[in-house]
Amino acid sequence: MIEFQHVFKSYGRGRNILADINFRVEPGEFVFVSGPSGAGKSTLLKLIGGLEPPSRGSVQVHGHRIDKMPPRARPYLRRAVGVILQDTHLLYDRSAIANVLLPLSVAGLDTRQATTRARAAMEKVGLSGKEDLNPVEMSGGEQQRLAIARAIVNRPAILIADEPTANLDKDSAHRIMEVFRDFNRVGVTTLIASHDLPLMAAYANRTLRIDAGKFTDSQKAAL
Ligand SMILES: Nc1ncnc2c1ncn2[C@@H]1O[C@H](COP(=O)(O)OP(=O)(O)OP(=O)(O)O)[C@@H](O)[C@H]1O
Repeated sequence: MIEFQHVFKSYGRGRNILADINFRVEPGEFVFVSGPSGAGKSTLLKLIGGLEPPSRGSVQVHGHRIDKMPPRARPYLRRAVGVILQDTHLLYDRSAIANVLLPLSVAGLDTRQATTRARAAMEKVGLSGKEDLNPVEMSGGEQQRLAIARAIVNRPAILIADEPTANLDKDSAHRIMEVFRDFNRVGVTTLIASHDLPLMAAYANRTLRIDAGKFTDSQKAAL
């Protein structure tokens, strides 16, 4: 469960990017975060992922109060929340599977167990057989799927993704969204920030919209 209560966020002494935001996302929801460029979509996702603290208010994620969490406790949250940022932050000095293995280095698994988990994560996103490629040898869509594999290898309860289909053609974008839909169908709470309204309308059943400080929460009408 994710719950924001009276959340404000500014960077340094700057203006409030988020002001008095209140919402609750139940386990298993598929939520689209929309709004114009600079409205605060990435900021909202970063608060959920524990990558930024709120300036004021309570942010609760998977039983943890982010606003009360000391930085050293944040790695625990990383296991509950899989994060896919706008820049995938893949490492190009190593193979695809080595990128997926990275989050497992703190999970206390032996090499064989970790490799089995990483291969399974790559299989789930349709990248079997590409384990030994360097990410530079992969297409944009494949790199996005690799970033998703890295985010799900710890089996998080929540997945957040920032513009995961930006710069992709329509078919690749749908393939990425189908990967998210498959995870969502097995119960993973999914939040995706995107500018692509028609694409999101096809997958998400709820929209959180931020626009010039105004926040709206709308449920897709039941069919
Ligand atoms: N680390 C930071 N320090 C200072 N200001 C920041 C920081 N991160 C974001 N901002 C500012 O906060 C505002 C919201 O940014 P954010 O990235 O959350 O918007 P967004 O809706 O995701 O935009 P886009 O669709 O362009 O990615 C912007 O004005 C941005 O300049």
